[in-house]
Amino acid sequence: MSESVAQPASDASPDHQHRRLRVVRGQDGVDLAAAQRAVADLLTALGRDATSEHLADTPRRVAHAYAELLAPREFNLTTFPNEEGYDELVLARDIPVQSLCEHHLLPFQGVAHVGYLPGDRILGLSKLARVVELFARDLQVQERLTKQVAGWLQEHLAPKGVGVVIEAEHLCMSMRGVQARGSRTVTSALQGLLREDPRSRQEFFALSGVHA
Ligand SMILES: Nc1nc2c(ncn2[C@@H]2O[C@H](COP(=O)(O)OP(=O)(O)OP(=O)(O)O)[C@@H](O)[C@H]2O)c(=O)[nH]1
Ligand SMILES: [Zn+2]
Repeated sequence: MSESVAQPASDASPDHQHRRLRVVRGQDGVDLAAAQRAVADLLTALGRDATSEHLADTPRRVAHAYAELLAPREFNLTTFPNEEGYDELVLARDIPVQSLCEHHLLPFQGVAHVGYLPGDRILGLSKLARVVELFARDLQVQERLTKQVAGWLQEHLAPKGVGVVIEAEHLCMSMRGVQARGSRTVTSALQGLLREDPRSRQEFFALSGVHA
């Protein structure tokens, strides 16, 4: 992943002392032409006529679809000084999560609840969902995705604590294999006070709607 720092905000009045970090993750080595050839080979291997009118353009579509699913959108990580000394939890509930399981290349999807206890700075609210997408648009396992979101926020925001819960249904578990339709997997990652302080931890899970 590569990151670059954007221009500082031009409005330097105290109310607008925000800082921005441009967060960029490209398609990390996606070779579209090779992917297209591989999809054509897969169709042939599956006994399909990859040259038929219906399938002729499918390799191109699939290659582009995977490239898109593996490339999170760029965003500015905008933070503001915590001038009011806000010291309670900030929690964004029910952030949609869509990712691809690295074992079967099938989607898993659900919601994330992401919260933090502010330190010196607070975060633009939309950025919690942006960070989820940053790691979800990858080949993933849910546990790693959960930890990456928490670790990244801890590193870049330096809050007093951070917590992430993800609840997701894996199509590899519901459409095929065990076919446990409707089963959702819940994972969590906590850092700082949300991990160490029982009251904060309990409050985070309560606000997330998870009974711990
Ligand atoms: N821990 C974890 N496992 C996952 C995740 N996504 C998929 N899996 C599991 O990865 C495992 C891969 O196991 P294998 O036995 O190699 O694959 P399989 O033969 O297709 O297994 P079945 O799904 O049981 O048919 C399966 O149990 C999947 O349910 C995830 O995010 N986290
Ligand atoms: Zn899977």
